[in-house]
Amino acid sequence: MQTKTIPAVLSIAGSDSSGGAGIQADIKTIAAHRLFAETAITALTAQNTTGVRAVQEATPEFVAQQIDAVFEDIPPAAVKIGMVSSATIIETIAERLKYWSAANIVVDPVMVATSGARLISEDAVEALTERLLPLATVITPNVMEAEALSGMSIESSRDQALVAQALVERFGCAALVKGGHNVNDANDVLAEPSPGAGDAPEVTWFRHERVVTENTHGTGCTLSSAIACGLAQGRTLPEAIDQAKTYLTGALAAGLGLGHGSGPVDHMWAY
Ligand SMILES: Nc1ncnc2c1ncn2[C@@H]1O[C@H](COP(=O)(O)OP(=O)(O)OP(=O)(O)O)[C@@H](O)[C@H]1O
Ligand SMILES: Cc1ncc(COP(=O)(O)O)c(N)n1
Repeated sequence: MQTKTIPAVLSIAGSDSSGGAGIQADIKTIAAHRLFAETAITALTAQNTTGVRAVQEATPEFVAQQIDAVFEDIPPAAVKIGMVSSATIIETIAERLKYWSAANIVVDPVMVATSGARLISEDAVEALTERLLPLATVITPNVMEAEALSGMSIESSRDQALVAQALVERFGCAALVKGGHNVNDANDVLAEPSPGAGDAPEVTWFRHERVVTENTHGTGCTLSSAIACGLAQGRTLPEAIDQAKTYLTGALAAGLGLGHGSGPVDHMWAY
């Protein structure tokens, strides 16, 4: 039989037992893009659409073994990083990704779940900013995460763009500040390092239809893994974001109604 290859995308993230966010959202998103999903699980969570009940972290050594096993055999064309709850796991991930010269790294700096549970320890935030964000191609904070990473507040679209530019200047990677959570629903802003030294980071807005729904569990995970898919397919960052937003809007608009809290989106809406 003749064989074929397809690009692989690695998700380094936490497992969501209810299937709407984390590793499960990433696998579904990557599969819906017809790419090959690989995983390195940082933590198990017992959660559903109403909240997170328990978290069991993987050891840093076990996270490293998963990453090494993947890169040695089927090297991914892009990597998405989601929930990483401790400083030592973050340091391990940064070290292994540098070792493997990983490219196309999308970091979703997950801090608090939609349901309100904190998913990262206080000391891990420093490891995130010092070790992981500088390796990223793009980071995808929501409003609250962007405020925490920049020390600035976001009250308007102008602030959203200024914070995105400040994050680029601080971490050297591109920054997509998402406008969910009421400040600027569904309108996200990308700031990218400018090719001209000393010029301000370039700003691009992605304005998409706002879907009226309570069911937004896992939207950040889904968006970041869809961006990783676009990069793995050889798209530019703005093209990858545009495609990812279209995919996510379709998944929200499909109107899945599961669970008793903020329900998941329909990852397979196009099939
Ligand atoms: N009601 C909506 N309709 C359309 N797009 C939305 C809606 N709410 C959020 N989005 C989009 O979903 C994406 C994720 O945004 P959000 O701010 O919810 O991320 P997040 O809080 O990190 O998500 P998560 O909590 O799942 O990690 C963004 O592209 C945002 O614009
Ligand atoms: C394992 C894991 N990773 C990420 C999230 C954030 O997603 P959301 O904010 O939509 O709950 C989550 N709830 N669980």
